Amino acid sequence: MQRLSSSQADFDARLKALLAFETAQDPAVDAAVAAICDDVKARGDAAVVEYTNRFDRMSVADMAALTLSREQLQAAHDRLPAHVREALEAAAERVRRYHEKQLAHSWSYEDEDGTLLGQQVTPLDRVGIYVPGGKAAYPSSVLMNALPAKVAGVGEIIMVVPTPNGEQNDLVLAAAYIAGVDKVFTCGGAQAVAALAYGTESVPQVDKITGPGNAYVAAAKRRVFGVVGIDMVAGPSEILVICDGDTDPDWIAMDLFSQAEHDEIAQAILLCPSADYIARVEASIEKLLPAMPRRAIIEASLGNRGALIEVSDLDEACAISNYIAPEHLELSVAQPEAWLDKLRHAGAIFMGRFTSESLGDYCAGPNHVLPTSRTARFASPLGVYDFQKRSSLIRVSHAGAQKLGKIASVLAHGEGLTAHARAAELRLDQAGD
Ligand SMILES: NC(=O)c1ccc[n+]([C@@H]2O[C@H](COP(=O)([O-])OP(=O)(O)OC[C@H]3O[C@@H](n4cnc5c(N)ncnc54)[C@H](O)[C@@H]3O)[C@@H](O)[C@H]2O)c1
Ligand SMILES: N[C@H](CO)Cc1c[nH]c[nH+]1
Ligand SMILES: [Zn+2]
Repeated sequence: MQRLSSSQADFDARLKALLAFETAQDPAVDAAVAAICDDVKARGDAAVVEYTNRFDRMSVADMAALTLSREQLQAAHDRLPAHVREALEAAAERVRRYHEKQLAHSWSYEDEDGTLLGQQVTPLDRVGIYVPGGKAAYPSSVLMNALPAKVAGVGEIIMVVPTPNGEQNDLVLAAAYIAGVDKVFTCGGAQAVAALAYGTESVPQVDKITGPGNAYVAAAKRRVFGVVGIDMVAGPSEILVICDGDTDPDWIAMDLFSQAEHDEIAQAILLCPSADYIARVEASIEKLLPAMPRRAIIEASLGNRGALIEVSDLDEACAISNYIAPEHLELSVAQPEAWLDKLRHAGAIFMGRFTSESLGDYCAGPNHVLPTSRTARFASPLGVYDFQKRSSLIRVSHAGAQKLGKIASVLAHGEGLTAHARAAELRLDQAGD
């Protein structure tokens, strides 16, 4: 794992190189995804079945073999050991309660002349949620996508999830049951995204696709955007820890592992003003790594894209963190609140030594689908607002038409758009004079 110091002359260049992430824009991935999407658009179910058999090492004959009903989801739910079912239900309850706070409502007001202005808020009719499943199964991602959609009042939720080698995961299916998913297709990658975007004989066309995934999923979402809405183009998981040097180094090492274990290209970074503490975290990493079941992935991720960075003080740590704009920011310091107003860009901020990022992944309540790859500079967590849309409301009164008509007439003539001007002028009281 790289050790860097903000005092190095070439630190800015090194940091930039560390953050560079090209996979989602890899021309080879884009070309492969374009071919898959076009094929699914042209051949529908048959293409989805072929790509699923190829990429997920399966041998199904038709789309029926990739379709799960609510009854099959319920059966998976009922098969779970009670303590597992209870944990899933407890997480779902907390996530639902948090997201209920985000529900936006229609609003309007009236001008003094009786003109009404406002916004009507409506849920989307049908959404597709992508649940990743190539390298790990993610029941928590089912909850994080489906529950905000449910809270928003979305009419129908269609889920896609790959099942490599045909192995279905009961926790994933049970989570879909608990969250109220209507239909599940066990396919993934670009072919699943294309099926949702264009519709096939079996997969209904959706209005928006949400959810994270690998480079193929990200490229496919970018490609179908416009035909359908998307939430964001997600990259690999990231964690940035700012530590004052007083947290148990084993805790910090494990927090870095927790995101590194997602993917060889995940990113885990520590910022700390104490070189001595960084050395202790390094020792913890060496001590703890051999026992980790996903050691190879963690090792690759920390080696490829991880870093332990010595900074001059916590103020500088905040400034560097703002530049990195991480998906997850752990503020493992004595007084986390004191630093909040210095932190402007992060998908989620985990405050204090007891707040491990992993609690947010599963059950704290906030969404774990977050902006990655520096997009927290302009993007927000997945939320109920992603499943609602707004229509402007305008009802102009007779008196309002007199006032607005004159203004619009002047501006329309200024643009040389006479029909616009006349439409406003015809409604003026003196129009016929
Ligand atoms: N942001 C979040 O909330 C969140 C949550 C969970 C996981 N993640 C991230 O999502 C990603 C999940 O990736 P994953 O790979 O495990 O699962 P995935 O479901 O995103 O991708 C698996 C699919 O990729 C396709 N694929 C694989 N190789 C291909 C190839 N050579 N050509 C064409 N298609 C191919 C296959 O169709 C396969 O079904 C990880 O980076 C993980 O960190 C993010
Ligand atoms: N950390 C992931 C988002 O980057 C979400 C997740 C799901 N399960 C475990 N973690
Ligand atoms: Zn995670």
